[in-house]
Amino acid sequence: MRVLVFGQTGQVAQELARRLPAGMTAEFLGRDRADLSDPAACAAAVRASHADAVINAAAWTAVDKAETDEAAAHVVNAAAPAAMAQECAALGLPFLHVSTDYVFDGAGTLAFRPDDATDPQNAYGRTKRAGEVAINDSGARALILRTSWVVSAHGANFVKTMLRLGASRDSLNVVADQIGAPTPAAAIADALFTAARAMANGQAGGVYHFAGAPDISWADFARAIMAGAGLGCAINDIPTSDYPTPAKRPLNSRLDCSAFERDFGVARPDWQAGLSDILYELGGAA
Ligand SMILES: NC(=O)C1=CN([C@@H]2O[C@H](COP(=O)(O)OP(=O)(O)OC[C@H]3O[C@@H](n4cnc5c(N)ncnc54)[C@H](OP(=O)(O)O)[C@@H]3O)[C@@H](O)[C@H]2O)C=CC1
Ligand SMILES: Cc1cn([C@H]2C[C@H](O)[C@@H](COP(=O)(O)OP(=O)(O)O[C@H]3O[C@@H](C)C(=O)[C@@H](O)[C@H]3O)O2)c(=O)[nH]c1=O
Repeated sequence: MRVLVFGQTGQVAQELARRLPAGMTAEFLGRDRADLSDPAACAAAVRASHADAVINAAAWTAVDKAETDEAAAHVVNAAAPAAMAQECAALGLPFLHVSTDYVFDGAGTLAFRPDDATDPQNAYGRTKRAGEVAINDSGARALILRTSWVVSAHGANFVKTMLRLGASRDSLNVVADQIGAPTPAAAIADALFTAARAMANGQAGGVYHFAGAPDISWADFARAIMAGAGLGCAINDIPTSDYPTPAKRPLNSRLDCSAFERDFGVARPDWQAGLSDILYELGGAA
């Protein structure tokens, strides 16, 4: 089975490259070969690929920067995936796309289900939701996999930020009222491959949630990172109001992942094991 992947340098794309299952080959398109600012070029890349399935692992993920450049983020996160999905529909190829907890408003304390109403609170979330809608409208047999708080040993993420700051500070203030689930990029890659294979064998797509377990606050996650890395940096719990950012973040990012486990047989990954692997890979484990 041959898979075309948009993305090469990102967290999920790098784990897809490292975790390619036996019997699958993959072609990875970095920005140099497929710039998502050019949706027509993305469609042409799908057309030229002769792939059995297409995975989009590239996105505008700079949440705060999207606030001041929403139009450009929209092209990358909505228009380009729409073009990919339309081409997949024309060719009859399964299309797999990664989306985010930030499509929800973050109200309440219950885990969001895939068919719950969306109401993004920031520009990044709006562009990602627009991508979901366009993919659904494309007619492609598509899987939209919403995940949250992606972490890995590469790229930019909360684990690496905490390690960097924790190495030079005695204490850090971290928000304790935003609850969600860290998700190892490696587990997302495995989940995407499982779904790609199932869809190539005829299984339907849909909107699904897939995030690590258990749910936790950013502050408690920061404490787990410091402890795992053997850093003495203390974490002070603060409310979101004490950590102003250009983009508003949802307070409740819990995702109900039961449908993905039911339909694709993949359970929520244990982020604590994933964190240990990441710290080991970075050479920072205690
Ligand atoms: N990171 C997170 O916490 C979360 C991510 N997601 C979603 O998961 C998916 C994967 O995210 P993740 O692996 O963390 O992403 P990263 O932030 O690690 O990387 C983003 C990737 O997208 C590429 N990219 C950005 N703009 C363009 C462009 N114009 N043309 C081509 N490539 C581009 C980047 O390439 P380059 O290096 O050239 O800039 C990079 O490879 C995305 O859909 C994201 O929305 C969902 C929830 C949480
Ligand atoms: C660095 C730092 C962050 N924070 C807060 C800010 C924010 O609310 C939270 C996490 O910070 P980040 O900058 O990693 O958050 P952010 O970039 O918003 O992370 C999001 O990225 C996008 C792509 C997604 O799709 C989401 O699932 C989510 O992972 O921690 C502190 O409270 N103290 C700190 O010292």
